Amino acid sequence: MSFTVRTLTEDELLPHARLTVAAFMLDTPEERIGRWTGLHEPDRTHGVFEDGALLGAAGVQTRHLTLPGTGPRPFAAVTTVVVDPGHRRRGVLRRLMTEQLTALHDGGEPVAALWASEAAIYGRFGYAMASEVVRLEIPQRAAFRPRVDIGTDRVRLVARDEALPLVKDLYERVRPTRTGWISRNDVQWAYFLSDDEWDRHGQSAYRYALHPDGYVVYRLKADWQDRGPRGELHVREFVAATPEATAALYRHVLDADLIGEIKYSVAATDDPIVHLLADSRLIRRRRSDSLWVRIVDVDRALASRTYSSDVDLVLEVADDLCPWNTDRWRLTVRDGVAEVTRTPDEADVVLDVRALGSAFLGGQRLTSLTGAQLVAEVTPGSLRALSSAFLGDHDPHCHEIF
Ligand SMILES: CC(=O)SCCNC(=O)CCNC(=O)[C@H](O)C(C)(C)COP(=O)(O)OP(=O)(O)OC[C@H]1O[C@@H](n2cnc3c(N)ncnc32)[C@H](O)[C@@H]1OP(=O)(O)O
Repeated sequence: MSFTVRTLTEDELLPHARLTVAAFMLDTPEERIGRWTGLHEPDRTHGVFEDGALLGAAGVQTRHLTLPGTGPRPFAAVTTVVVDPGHRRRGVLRRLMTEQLTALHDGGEPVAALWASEAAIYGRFGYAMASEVVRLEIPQRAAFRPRVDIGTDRVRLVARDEALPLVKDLYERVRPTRTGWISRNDVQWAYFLSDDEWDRHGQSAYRYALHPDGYVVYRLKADWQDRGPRGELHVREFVAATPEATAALYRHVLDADLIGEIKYSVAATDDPIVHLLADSRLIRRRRSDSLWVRIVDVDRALASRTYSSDVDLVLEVADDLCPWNTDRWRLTVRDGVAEVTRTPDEADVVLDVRALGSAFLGGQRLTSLTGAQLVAEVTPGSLRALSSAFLGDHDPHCHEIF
């Protein structure tokens, strides 16, 4: 095969964007495609070419991901992975993934993460599901338990221009504390909250409900039925810095008039609403995968977060695609801080690199991954110790598809 792989030029971002929207079955107007090329970084986007034609590409956005204990840290936000339909299953994606991971190993971020369009694609490249979201559907006016404190601050609806700076400040206030949340620059904010008629799919413009310690952004959809109004309220983003703000903002959306149901498709798996309601079964809940994490460099990645307990163990890691990771590594955690070094010592735990990716954000128990044959214990007791050291204080949560 005569593939050439290189990073793109600025001029090649538009052809890449056209491939992407077509692959995602969208008839996006040309002016809109052009508008969002600013999200992408040509020198971090690898393309595969044949006879000068772009067959496929995969990008990286330079962003920060909040990690357990250490807060926001650089990660490679892998995005817009696409191959021309006429050239699929010829190994283009494999070339892209290989080149991208090699470039990251060569001075890039120690961890990559993505949202997978199909869950069967990325495991073979060493990615693993590290966090999930829950789709919540809650009937209007669902009541709280008695004595829930919603504080005295009012939630007020604010026009977009007034809301945006406040929203950004609040997001920045909460982001460092929530494992899995990611940074946004101005272009990324504009894209995340883009609100042209074309973006609305029959729903209203965004509404911005603000509280001094949080906000909720949502769209409305009217639905008049024989038995009365059954509109929908679709939450785009819910951010709260305090328990009172959480309760007040939930009351705001639950008590909205003319609504049948509140839908929030990217809630955290440990969202407190389940425990706030008097009758938790009023909520319909469906879990699905969100962030898939790939450990690029075992030593740099594992040292970039903190741990909930101290351990001193040897991990034998297998990594088919990134041979630099295949080795025995001593993980020594003191006061939560890790040191990771290659070692000739015998292994305590043997694991696939995917197991480390899955546990990296602190939401997945390594003990559970033995059943999936991704982890095996050699020294009795070592896996339990390792597994509990990896667990975080909260479930990881990533609610932005990038
Ligand atoms: C982070 C993101 O951007 S997610 C978005 C991913 N992109 C899309 O879903 C857009 C539509 N799909 C595509 O563009 C392509 O089908 C891609 C990118 C998913 C795959 O590209 P291809 O060049 O066909 O993949 P390639 O030929 O390199 O296949 C590599 C391996 O992945 C497997 N594979 C590829 N696509 C899929 C899939 N959709 N489901 C399951 N396995 C797949 C292949 O069978 C092959 O397996 P093997 O290594 O065991 O032989």
